Amino acid sequence: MDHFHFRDGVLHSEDVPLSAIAEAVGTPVYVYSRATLVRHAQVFRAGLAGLESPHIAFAVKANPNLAVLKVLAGEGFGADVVSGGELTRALAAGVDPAGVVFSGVGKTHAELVQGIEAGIGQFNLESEEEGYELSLIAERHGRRVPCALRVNPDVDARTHAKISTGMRENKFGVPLDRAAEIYAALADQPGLEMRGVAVHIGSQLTELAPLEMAFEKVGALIVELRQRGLSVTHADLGGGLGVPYRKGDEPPTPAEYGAMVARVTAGWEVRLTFEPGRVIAGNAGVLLTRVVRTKRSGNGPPFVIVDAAMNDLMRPAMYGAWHDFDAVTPSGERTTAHIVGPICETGDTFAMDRETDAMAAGDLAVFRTAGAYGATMASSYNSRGFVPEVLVDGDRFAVVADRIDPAAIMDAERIPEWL
Ligand SMILES: Cc1ncc(COP(=O)(O)O)c(C=O)c1O
Ligand SMILES: N[C@@H](CCCC[NH3+])C(=O)O
Repeated sequence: MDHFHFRDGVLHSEDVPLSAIAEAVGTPVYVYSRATLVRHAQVFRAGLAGLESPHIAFAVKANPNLAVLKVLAGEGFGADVVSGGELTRALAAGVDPAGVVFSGVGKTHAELVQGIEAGIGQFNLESEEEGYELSLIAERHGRRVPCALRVNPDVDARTHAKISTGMRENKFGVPLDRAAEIYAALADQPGLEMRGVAVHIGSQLTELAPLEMAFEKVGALIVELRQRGLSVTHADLGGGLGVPYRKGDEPPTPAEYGAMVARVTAGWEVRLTFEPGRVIAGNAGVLLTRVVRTKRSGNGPPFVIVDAAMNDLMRPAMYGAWHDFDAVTPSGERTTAHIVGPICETGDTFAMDRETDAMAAGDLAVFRTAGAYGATMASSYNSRGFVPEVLVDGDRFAVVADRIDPAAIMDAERIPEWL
């Protein structure tokens, strides 16, 4: 369920017609629904009702907009961050530092210092080497910092190869068969308080079985660690739950996910953390765009050229991802078309041979399920600017990220005087 629906023939976000946003802000523009964010946060939490005080840390990478983070902080969510920039954002949005988990394979010295100084709740260590470095820094700060060891369970998440993270050949975490030995070594470090394990096998998972397999391996590791006399009080089960991108998709629900987790983790006696991203934000946003013109092509379907492009929404070009495409004021006529952006790359194609609403120059349309890994993955390729973001709340809306024009990007460039 989302809060993007037709009313009087016009697609609305909550009580705001998307045409009003296009008029006020221009296109392309990302539009997020506050009510949907809140609903998704509450449904996710309700799915975990069988667990004792789970901690939910929103994966900031999915949508780092400050207003979005503030909405989720208001729902009691912490933040899963993977860079100093994301940490700065989470704190600026009002996330409690104690609720921040810092993941990432390449945290720099400066980022480790930043995390310590902010007093974050947990570092998810992705290597033995990172643990030694963090311990030294923590000692210098006179601190012992809470840590979990991220393990790589070597499980095929059965998702797109580029967003799978839990196979042996992936760069994330430490191999499961060395995890106990590494955990023991890190538990001896004076700057670290090793308190648990973490796992995250990939994103847009449409089956529970790979997650269950990974969690079972984590459960066995916890038993082994305790047998070695090591303390384990926390486990971080990551994110990854998939969302419907296409009408008819039926990924597991948060309730089904939560029931599986409750079953697999029964008896673990740890506090669980979750790092959902897409399932919270994905269907809380659309990319609103305008048709620039249509163009006939040979014998094939026409091209519908929109003013959004791969630099604004990278997922179709990068992963061949499907995003539903709908007119804001559909006439009822349907057609088959290729939906493309203006960028000078063949890859700037949102859909080929897509059955869609018939559209003409000037019409408004949306790419759905664009609230996660949308605006945040944008670039300014072809010297296009950055698309603005709008948050809707009932019958009001606000620009929560300005459009950044190509001229503003150019302002940061210099021609040296010797040129
Ligand atoms: C460590 C970590 N946690 C959480 C997430 C969020 O994943 P998702 O948006 O699929 O829930 C990711 C991204 O895949 C991640 O790498
Ligand atoms: N960017 C990816 C998800 C990556 C998740 C990162 N751990 C996507 O759009 O699907």
